[in-house]
Amino acid sequence: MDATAQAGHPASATDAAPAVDIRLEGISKVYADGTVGVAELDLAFAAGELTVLVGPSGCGKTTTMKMINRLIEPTTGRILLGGEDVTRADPEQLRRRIGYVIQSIGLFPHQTVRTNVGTVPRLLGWDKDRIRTRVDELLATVGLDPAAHGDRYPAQLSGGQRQRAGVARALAADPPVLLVDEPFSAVDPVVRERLQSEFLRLQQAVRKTIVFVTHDIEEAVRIGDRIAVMSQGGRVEQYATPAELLGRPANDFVADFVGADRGLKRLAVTGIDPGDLERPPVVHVADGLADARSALEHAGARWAVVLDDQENLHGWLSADHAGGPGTVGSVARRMEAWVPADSSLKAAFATMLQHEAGWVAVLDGDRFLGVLTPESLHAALRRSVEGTVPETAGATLA
Ligand SMILES: Nc1ncnc2c1ncn2[C@@H]1O[C@H](COP(=O)(O)OP(=O)(O)OP(=O)(O)O)[C@@H](O)[C@H]1O
Repeated sequence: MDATAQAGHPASATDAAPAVDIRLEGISKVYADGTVGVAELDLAFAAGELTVLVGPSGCGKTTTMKMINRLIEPTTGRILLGGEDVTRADPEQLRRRIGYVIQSIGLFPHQTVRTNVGTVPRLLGWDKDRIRTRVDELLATVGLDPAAHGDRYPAQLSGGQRQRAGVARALAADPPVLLVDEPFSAVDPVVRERLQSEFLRLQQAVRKTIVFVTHDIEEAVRIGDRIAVMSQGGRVEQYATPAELLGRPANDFVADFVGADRGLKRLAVTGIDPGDLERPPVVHVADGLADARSALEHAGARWAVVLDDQENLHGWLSADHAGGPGTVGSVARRMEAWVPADSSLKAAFATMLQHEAGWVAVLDGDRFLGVLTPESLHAALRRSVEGTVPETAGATLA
């Protein structure tokens, strides 16, 4: 949902609800048979952040999440929404302020996509035109064509399209809070990754307070601002950003859960810091080759970066070609291996491998900032554990 769509529709102006924080205080759930689903849990979810609850099967993730909208009534404790105690609020009213996305139940099968998405606005008594406008706006936002998909039934959509319709339905009344339960578990890995990216983009636009349950640590580090790793009984073993979790697991349980390949996973959540870049010799397109050669010899380097007269990246020059008359521009090679400065280390590494390059240039727009080599990449990763490297999208949505 983009801001212009909201602003351009006065009837929606009042429902652009600001995100609120959620606090669970001493919350427990003891089921009728005596099973302790969650015991004495204190957990806060920051306003506008995407928090992931992750942990092995049966650890209490779903119980925790469903206590927030009181689909499961807590046995003890308090739930605060934006500071307001909603532990005993009317559950129906409460749920209109809390969007809910689930994989299994999802959409009403005998209603069209439009009717499904308009469910909560109808309950809230919006007039028909306002609902129609809002629903079509939301369908477009989640990547469904209202004309093509709006009048279909859920069974006539693909799994990914159904999921998008589910997200649109949850967002329809612009609730400040969104609960999301394993939404992408039924789709194949490729679609799953695409839906995760779309979901992240959507969150960047809407900035809801999202509680997201998954058992998949890859998904958690990819999309979470913060992650709570839980063990049996809803015990929080660590509550941290993806980079902290992967870089400094609090104990053996977390280390096991995040996996032995956590160093690799960390590549995806660690951004490039300008301080990590190496600065090889730089020559310019118009320079004479003799000058370029002496610059290379002076630096003791085998290659140089070639910039144009605007200081933008042009390519690179090998010492083997820096001989004879002519200019650098006549023998410089194009530089295919480059990434934007806001990329993750993983993207930089993938680009290096894709082009079988020994280094990758880092650009801010067209401006050349420096290069990453396997050595500097490794150093950057090590430094990220010390918490000095900014994190990328998944970790810094807030
Ligand atoms: N209605 C119920 N009656 C009794 N025990 C229950 C009930 N619902 C859940 N439990 C138990 O509470 C514990 C936590 O369950 P919960 O569904 O919250 O776990 P989860 O972490 O979401 O698991 P999964 O990843 O498998 O969905 C489990 O031991 C489960 O068996």
